Amino acid sequence: MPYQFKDLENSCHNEWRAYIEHSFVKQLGDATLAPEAFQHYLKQDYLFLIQFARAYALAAYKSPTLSDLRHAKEGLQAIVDVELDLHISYCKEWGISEQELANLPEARATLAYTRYVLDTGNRGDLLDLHVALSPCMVGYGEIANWLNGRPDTIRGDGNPYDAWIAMYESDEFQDAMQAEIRWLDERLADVSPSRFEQLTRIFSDATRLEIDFWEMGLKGSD
Ligand SMILES: Cc1ncc(C[n+]2csc(CCO)c2C)c(N)n1
Repeated sequence: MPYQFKDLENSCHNEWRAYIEHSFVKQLGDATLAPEAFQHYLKQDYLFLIQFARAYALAAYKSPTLSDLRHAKEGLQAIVDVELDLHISYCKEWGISEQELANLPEARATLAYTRYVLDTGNRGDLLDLHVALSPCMVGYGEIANWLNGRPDTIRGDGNPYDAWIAMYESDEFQDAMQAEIRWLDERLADVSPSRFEQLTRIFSDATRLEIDFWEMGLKGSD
């Protein structure tokens, strides 16, 4: 049986559910999350996005084909030209200025996660790097869908975090997530059991680092 992305999720089911259904996510959905926790998360996420852009640049360097190179370039361009600007405007709405963002120190959870992804890509090939990025690429889409299926989730003006959920449930984001799953499914179909084992380690580590990122937001840790 060829491997698929679903098999990565199943290989670390408990960690994956702990990430998707984290208290930070639940509180964001039912509008009980402390604004300070969300603001801390938003600030660190700005730094996260910058490192994530570097990971796309590394994906370009690690691309064996022109099609992979274009894919990496589009990801880098989307973050640098669109998503970081959107994030800066969204932070402004939450009372965080661009000046403040520019001077932030990186929290340990941000350092650990982003440098883990970059190191995994440096040591390995393009598939290792994509697997390290996949909890980020796929997880946030799953989180939006999970929140929408939950009775406690409040949507609309009654939830100050509604725009966050709306961003990740959008067709644009859900299409990008499906494209990433298809990319991974195509490559995973050809890997051996021992290679798949290595990839599950990477997927599990990146998922655990996503959990730490939520924890950092909740606790305000630096
Ligand atoms: C800690 C953390 N993990 C995942 C995301 C989601 N995310 C960041 S970049 C990107 C894809 C490229 O556009 C996605 C889905 C986040 N914002 N912060």
